[in-house]
Amino acid sequence: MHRTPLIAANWKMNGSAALAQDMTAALNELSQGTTTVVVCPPATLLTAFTNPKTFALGGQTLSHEVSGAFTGELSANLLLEAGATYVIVGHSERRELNFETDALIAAKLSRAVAAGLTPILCVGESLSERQQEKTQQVLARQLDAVYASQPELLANSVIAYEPIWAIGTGESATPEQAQATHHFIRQHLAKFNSQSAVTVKLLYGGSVNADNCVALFQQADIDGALVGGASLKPVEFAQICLAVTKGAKE
Ligand SMILES: O=C[C@H](O)COP(=O)(O)O
Repeated sequence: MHRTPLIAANWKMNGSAALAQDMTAALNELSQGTTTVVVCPPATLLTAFTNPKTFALGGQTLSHEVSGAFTGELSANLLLEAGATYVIVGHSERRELNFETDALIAAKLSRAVAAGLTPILCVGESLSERQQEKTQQVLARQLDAVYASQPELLANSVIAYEPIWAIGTGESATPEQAQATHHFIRQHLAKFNSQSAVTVKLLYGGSVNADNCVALFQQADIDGALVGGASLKPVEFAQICLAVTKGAKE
């Protein structure tokens, strides 16, 4: 099964209008069509990408509400109007620092899909959960919560496996560890819908860089990456986008 690779940049609370211009210049050099590239800057910078020819834009979170008195929140429609077509949902930093629950994440996913945004759903275990051999249990809980809320949401999402212990640490999961977990996720999704388990894109996230990405992209169930730190460096991020194209699997 050929799945078009997808590389997403998560700038988190970093970047500037100048970086948006530099990133645009670096990515517009890439040829179109072989890989989907998505840049998720802080929402205030979405409109600073004035000429994105080869890539799409995404938000980093959204409200589960449509509109109203929710100070500081961003609706799906506001993201769309600013140019986003994707949105990250359930990043571990939002789960931990903003106390986002599985139920809230499912509601946000539902709102994103209803509005026409493609969600990038983040799942992943902490170091202690991995050490206690609870990785599969945690992932199953995170996926099951979405399925229970609305069965078709997962089929309409991109799923990013981000082990929390690998985020921003410089310690990526090994390609074998990542592949084993991606395989588990695909098998778990097959219990819900065998067709969408084959077609859904699974990204790896956690200390991905230009050096370690090739071996990750060679793994059968890894369809791309959600990149944090290295996505703030236009040349390196473009290299990662090129590497996934070269490693494209049949
Ligand atoms: O969303 C991106 C991830 O949190 C990965 O961040 P990182 O590449 O800096 O480890």
